[in-house]
Amino acid sequence: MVILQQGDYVWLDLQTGRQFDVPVGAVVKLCDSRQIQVLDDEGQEHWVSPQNASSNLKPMHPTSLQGVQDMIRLGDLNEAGILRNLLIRYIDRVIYTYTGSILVAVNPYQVLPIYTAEQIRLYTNRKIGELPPHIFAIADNCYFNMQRSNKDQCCIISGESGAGKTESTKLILQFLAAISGQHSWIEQQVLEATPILEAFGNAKTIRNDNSSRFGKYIDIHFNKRGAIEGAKIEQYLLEKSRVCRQASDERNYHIFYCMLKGMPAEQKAKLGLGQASDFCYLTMGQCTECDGRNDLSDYSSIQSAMKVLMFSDTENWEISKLLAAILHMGNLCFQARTYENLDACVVVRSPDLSTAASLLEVEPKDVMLCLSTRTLITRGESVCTPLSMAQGLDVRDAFVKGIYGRLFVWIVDKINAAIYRPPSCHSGALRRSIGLLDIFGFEDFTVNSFEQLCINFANESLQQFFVRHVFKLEQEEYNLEDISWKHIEFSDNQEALDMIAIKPLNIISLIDEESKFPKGTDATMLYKLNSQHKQNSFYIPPKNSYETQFGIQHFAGVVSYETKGFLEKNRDSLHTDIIQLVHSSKNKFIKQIFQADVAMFLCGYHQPSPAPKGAETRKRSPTLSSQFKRSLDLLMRTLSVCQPFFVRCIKPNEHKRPMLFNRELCVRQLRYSGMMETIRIRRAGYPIRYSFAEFVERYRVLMPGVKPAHMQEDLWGDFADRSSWTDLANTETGKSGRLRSSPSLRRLLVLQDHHDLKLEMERDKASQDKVIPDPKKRAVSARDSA
Ligand SMILES: Nc1ncnc2c1ncn2[C@@H]1O[C@H](COP(=O)(O)OP(=O)(O)OP(=O)(O)O)[C@@H](O)[C@H]1O
Repeated sequence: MVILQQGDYVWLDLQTGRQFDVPVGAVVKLCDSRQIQVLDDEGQEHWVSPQNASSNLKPMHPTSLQGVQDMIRLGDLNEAGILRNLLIRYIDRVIYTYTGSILVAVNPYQVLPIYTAEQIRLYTNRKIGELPPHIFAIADNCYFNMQRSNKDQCCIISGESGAGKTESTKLILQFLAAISGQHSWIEQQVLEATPILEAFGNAKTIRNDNSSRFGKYIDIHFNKRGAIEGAKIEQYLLEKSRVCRQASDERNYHIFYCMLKGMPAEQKAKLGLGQASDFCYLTMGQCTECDGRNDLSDYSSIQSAMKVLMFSDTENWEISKLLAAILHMGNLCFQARTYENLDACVVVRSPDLSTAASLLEVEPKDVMLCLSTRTLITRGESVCTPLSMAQGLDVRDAFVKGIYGRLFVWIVDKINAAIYRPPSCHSGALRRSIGLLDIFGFEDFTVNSFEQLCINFANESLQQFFVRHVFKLEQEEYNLEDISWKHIEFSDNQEALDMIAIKPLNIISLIDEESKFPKGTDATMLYKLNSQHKQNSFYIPPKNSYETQFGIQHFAGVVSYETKGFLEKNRDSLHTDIIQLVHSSKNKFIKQIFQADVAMFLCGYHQPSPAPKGAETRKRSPTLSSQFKRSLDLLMRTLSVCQPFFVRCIKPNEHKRPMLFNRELCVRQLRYSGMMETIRIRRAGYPIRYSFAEFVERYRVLMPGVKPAHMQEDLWGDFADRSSWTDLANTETGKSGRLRSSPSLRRLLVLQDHHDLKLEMERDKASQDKVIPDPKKRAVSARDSA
């Protein structure tokens, strides 16, 4: 039975059974023989009957009362403990906390005065833990580790949309530029890459006003003196569909709105541009403005960043022409027709059609034909079939997405051409790098599609990398203390990863194979997935033959994927008619960004025996998943030779508001972050660690006559007789608690499986616990609580 008194802190577990509900911290307000009244951390009052007290209330470990800087030190090392720790720090506007080697960053949604030049100086060349947790401490350690150990470093920044990944990345960049800094031209170029990337790759979404719709890895190169020498940017999976469609209250990519606000009138006139509200592609979310952003001034920042990054005026103009062409394409007007009993369509002649065609430097009639018919090649003969209106619109959108996607890749290449310096023969061996990975976190929406599969596959790979790294650190710690660690078992996500992408006939390869098969459909693909994996415990087959979804048991939970549209998205191909249209264009820039497609088309075109019916560029161009897998493999290889740091960003609420902490939302993110895995690994070994002084403070109450640590001259000597300490502590902490001193007696005592926190806490109380104001009132004997 739990004996409680007014003022005691407890965990209140209402056992709601909700997926993301965990016990909440609470303080006892009233306690008598009939009922116990507690006030929880959310300010809610609850009444608990003494009969239910033992199942609803658990004593709180003293470390959870005021919080700790490193959560691995929490006595209550579980989700509730971690959540409360983050909460009480967040209320004090302390947004950074460690969990072992991870930095947890809770988005404050307000400007905090913690990123000044003074703070940069303060955090320079300090050990982690010397100062309060901070993103600068991570950046500083990356930099000085790189310098000291001459080893490449990387920082993996993850979290869901709006959690603060991009801001964290920018803060690390800011710190690195400041401490390595000579304010060189190349350093300025690296910093100026961000506004360009954000203009073309970020958009307002309901979750984040400046949401990155792509993943990126920025590798910053340093010379042997530690100055920034260059950088290279890798981008992953830009969300192309946004160019044609935006959900309610969302916008297209920033660049469109900036261009319409900021471009001089005479240039706009040449491109046939007016304002955002004139264009279908910019108004689908009924939102053309974004609070807190200034499209006009952003346009001039983008222009000057482009200059710094060596975009010529001609290139800049060509980019604007393509952006304008996209907008006019979005305004094309289609009409449905029937042609020999077949659904058909026509593109109506309009100013938008002629402007789009003139910007793309193609004939308007060719655009009309391309978007309303399709050429199939059968045994050397080409046959033209009509497209229905829906198909015509799809082809138009696919073309536009194709242009934007390739334009984005070209822009990243252009930036890299300015900031990347290949290592020279003599400096090559001495060059070191810090890589910053700002990548989409694990996703589980109401409807998940092919993109979520790719994103979650990337997260499985990163989780695997993370778990192995944490486990390695644990091993190193035990080796240092001469403690045998062989019995520690941990589970990683290898099996799930094998099924998704590693073993033969894995999910990705089956999807890919079906995408290349001309008669493949989403249904035949699902059938093959089922046949191959239905016995796998990580695969959840559809419940019946009508269902079009399958599920995967990911490390962060089960996600079910809607297969409709999978193959189309994976093929990511354009009709040959579109490629032919590009080929016929006089616009050198569009031909350049479609260079690879045109080359493949020409190669197919000149083949001696013509391709079979339905031949398309897709037969030869790599699928999205194969491209993604290749770049992910490359990324994982790069990361594996770096010393990693991890930043987990947490979004405390969905309203972009300061000082609002949604518990369930945070628990969900903690689970997805893989942080619990660190804790599981730590728990599988020796989770609780004390320095000798801390140990004496904590347990001296058990040994009459032992003075407080600070009053002992020879703590080390005192431990010479450590067997009596350990015996005593083992008895007192119960059978399940095994206390081990490290044989080397270096610095730690390690407790394994220390379950009996209750008893320990009561001992603490008996020994004038500092947290509780009136020790007399609170003394509880061990016998009473047994
Ligand atoms: N450290 C911080 N201090 C102040 N505000 C912040 C901080 N981190 C994030 N924010 C706020 O939160 C917003 C969202 O952050 P950010 O764009 O970095 O999220 P993200 O995780 O990169 O999201 P996405 O995946 O959608 O790109 C920022 O625009 C900013 O307003």
